[in-house]
Amino acid sequence: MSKVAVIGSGNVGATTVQRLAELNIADIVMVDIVEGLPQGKALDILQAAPLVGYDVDVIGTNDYADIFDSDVVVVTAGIARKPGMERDDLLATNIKITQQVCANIEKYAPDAIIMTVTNPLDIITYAALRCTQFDRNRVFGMSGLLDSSRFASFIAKEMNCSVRDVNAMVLGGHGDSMVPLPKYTTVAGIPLNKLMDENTISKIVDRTINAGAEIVGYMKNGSAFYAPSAAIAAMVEAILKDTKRIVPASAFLNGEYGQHDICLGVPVKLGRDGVEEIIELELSSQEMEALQISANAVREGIEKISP
Ligand SMILES: NC(=O)c1ccc[n+]([C@@H]2O[C@H](COP(=O)([O-])OP(=O)(O)OC[C@H]3O[C@@H](n4cnc5c(N)ncnc54)[C@H](O)[C@@H]3O)[C@@H](O)[C@H]2O)c1
Ligand SMILES: O=C(O)C[C@H](O)C(=O)O
Repeated sequence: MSKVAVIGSGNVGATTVQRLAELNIADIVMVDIVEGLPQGKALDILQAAPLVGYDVDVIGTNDYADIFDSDVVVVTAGIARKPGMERDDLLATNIKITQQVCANIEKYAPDAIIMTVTNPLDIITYAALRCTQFDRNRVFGMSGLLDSSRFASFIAKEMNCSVRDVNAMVLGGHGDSMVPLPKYTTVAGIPLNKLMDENTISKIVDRTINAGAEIVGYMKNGSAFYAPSAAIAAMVEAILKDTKRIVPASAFLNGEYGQHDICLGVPVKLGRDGVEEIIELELSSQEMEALQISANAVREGIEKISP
């Protein structure tokens, strides 16, 4: 049986554990610094197994040693934003947490694949890569799959069609400068711009970019976790089952898309080795420019954490 560790047992972490248990693909270890929190939630999830029908082990712990032998470690530890905050406002606190978490992953699960979730996502992913010095295929962030799922759900609502027929693509940093790509977004194979006028597409693009903030605005004291955990579980499944799914994720770029020394959302092929390939889409000069603006925003954050 594969093993997945989920660091942070808050909203995203605990929901991710529930979704992973329901996929029935790995034993799961939940870790948090709050005493009793991961233990209680793990027991609760385990006690649903006879009702839901999964048959994996779920344990909660405050001891990082328990993540030994994990195939994948999902990092959700850190604070979430409140109304009025940007994701970048979380950096000062979450960078320290990420460094502690990564030191423990390096110590106890040195062969694991790391999927970061903590915000600001691209900067945290870069920090995790630098901190662990793992190869770039083994450290990447969940972001674009969530953003694409949001884009797809808004398109399906607008068209009053099944969301299953929508295939959406969002590149760039997981922030206000993310780059939804209508050109690479289709409904039953039909390009979006053949189905909607520019004004409607532009409204859906704006709503996608602001989707995280829209939820923070409603929730007042926390951010989204149902869709984020669904994206995380889908990516973990692609890795453990070696499905080679192609999804957007924040990956370290070494010349791809003209970018160097940065983690940024691009389409990647996910398999048992993590990011097995970075897919380079042909972009128009306008799309390239938007990606460059997004990269510049991420780079500003990276400079803040670089010694
Ligand atoms: N990448 C994305 O698309 C995406 C989506 C949703 C949330 N997020 C981010 O994920 C993070 C978590 O969000 P949440 O809603 O679960 O927050 P939360 O406050 O509900 O949970 C965070 C948990 O992390 C724990 N924690 C803090 N330091 C820790 C450490 N050193 N080791 C282990 N656990 C530690 C806390 O005790 C808490 O239980 C936030 O930074 C949020 O912005 C990212
Ligand atoms: O919006 C946030 O702060 C959380 C997450 O990045 C999201 O997009 O839901």
